[in-house]
Amino acid sequence: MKPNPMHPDTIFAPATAPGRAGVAIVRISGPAADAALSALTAGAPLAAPRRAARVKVVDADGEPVDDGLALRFPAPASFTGEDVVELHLHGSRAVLEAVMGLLAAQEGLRVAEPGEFTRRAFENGKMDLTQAEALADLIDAETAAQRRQALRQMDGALARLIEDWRTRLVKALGHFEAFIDFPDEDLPPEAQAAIWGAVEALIAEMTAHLNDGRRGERLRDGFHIAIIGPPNAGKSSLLNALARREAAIVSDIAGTTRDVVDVHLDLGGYAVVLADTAGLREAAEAIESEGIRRARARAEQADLRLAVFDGAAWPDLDAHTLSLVDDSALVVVNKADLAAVPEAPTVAGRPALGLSVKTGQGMDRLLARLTEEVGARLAGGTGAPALTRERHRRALAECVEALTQARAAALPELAGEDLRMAARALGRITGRVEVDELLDVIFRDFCIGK
Ligand SMILES: Nc1nc2c(ncn2[C@@H]2O[C@H](COP(=O)(O)OP(=O)(O)OP(=O)(O)O)[C@@H](O)[C@H]2O)c(=O)[nH]1
Ligand SMILES: [K+]
Ligand SMILES: [Mg+2]
Repeated sequence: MKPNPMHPDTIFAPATAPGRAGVAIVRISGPAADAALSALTAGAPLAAPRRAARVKVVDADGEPVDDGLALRFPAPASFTGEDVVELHLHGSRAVLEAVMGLLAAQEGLRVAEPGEFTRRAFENGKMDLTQAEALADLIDAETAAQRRQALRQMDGALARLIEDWRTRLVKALGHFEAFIDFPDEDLPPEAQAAIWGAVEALIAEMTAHLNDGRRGERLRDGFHIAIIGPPNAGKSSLLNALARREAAIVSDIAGTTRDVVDVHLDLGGYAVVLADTAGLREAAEAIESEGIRRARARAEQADLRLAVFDGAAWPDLDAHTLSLVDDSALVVVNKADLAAVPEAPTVAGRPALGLSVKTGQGMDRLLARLTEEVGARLAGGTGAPALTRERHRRALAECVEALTQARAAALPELAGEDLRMAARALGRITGRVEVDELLDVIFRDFCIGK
């Protein structure tokens, strides 16, 4: 391939996790990738592209190092867009160390920095920023819903949405600038209507995406559920039961839990962060009241509050916790084994669940309700690709702000500047910021008729 002036050096790194394994893969990318393979295999002829070939890796003295497979992906049809070679070796520390050492000793080769392969793929136009982020998300995915969202974004669903908005916006901007450049000719009213109609439509669509309840970020980072309730209601017991491990201390002493205890769960394919908190009451001392302050703060930030009442004294329920129960909370009454708590009690006029963490009675129903609740709040009603990072949301909000400002601008020049700002904000999401380039193309077409 012709050397990329931006990346004269060839990089290499293990593509598989460290440690003993049947196979370890080392990836080499850059202009010297094929030369590196030749050097490792005593000049054996290179195999055809994208065909696995058996190779004997040898050191500088011709001593065998390993027996493996090599795959070549000549530029530009590779992950990075450069010449890429993949070596499939035996996954031992000794083999990997030897091969890494042999590669490092070659002229023009160096160990890749974290994320450098993907960075080169982005710089060579193989993917946009949202796709690069999605690749990282897919590697980190722990639940089925995270995997699906990451795959979809990696496939370019979000990038296409943003690019569609950006193209429409730059088109409107092109028409608008034509109008500024030819001040003696009045922009015909239908052209004006078209520009502002396009801006209105963009504001409406983008605002709908911003108001999606942060579903993409929640799905990616985890949906936060806070368990709240009076002391000794069995909050920590419930957390442990849902987490299937003794994550929080349980005792019959009221006020056991002080710090917020988080556990990560896979709830029906959704990533959930479940928090146990201190029991709510008028605290006896400073440490407990700090715990209660944290409990309230966490309850406030949570996406869902799971209120746990002590059913031992049913139907008397704790007033502190009752005051925090609203329509968005899920309510359970625990210790149904100690009192005649109904399966479906009514608490503060709202339907609740009777439960015994001790006997397990009602736990299946609670799990089903929780999964249903989380699913309902995370599922995308429209099926449109979600914004999955705060970064996307900020840039899109900036774009809407600039569009709104453009609409209100007193002078066409000012409105034009606002529209440019809006387009740049969108471009930052995908990493395609060359507004002028795109504008040139559109503007050129536009002016042919003049
Ligand atoms: N009989 C009965 N006891 C339970 C049940 N769930 C929890 N307990 C007991 O109730 C006591 C308090 O449980 P915890 O889980 O520590 O309660 P908590 O709400 O976390 O209490 P604090 O952290 O002090 O606010 C413990 O002795 C538990 O074993 C239940 O369903 N039935
Ligand atoms: K307790
Ligand atoms: Mg507790």
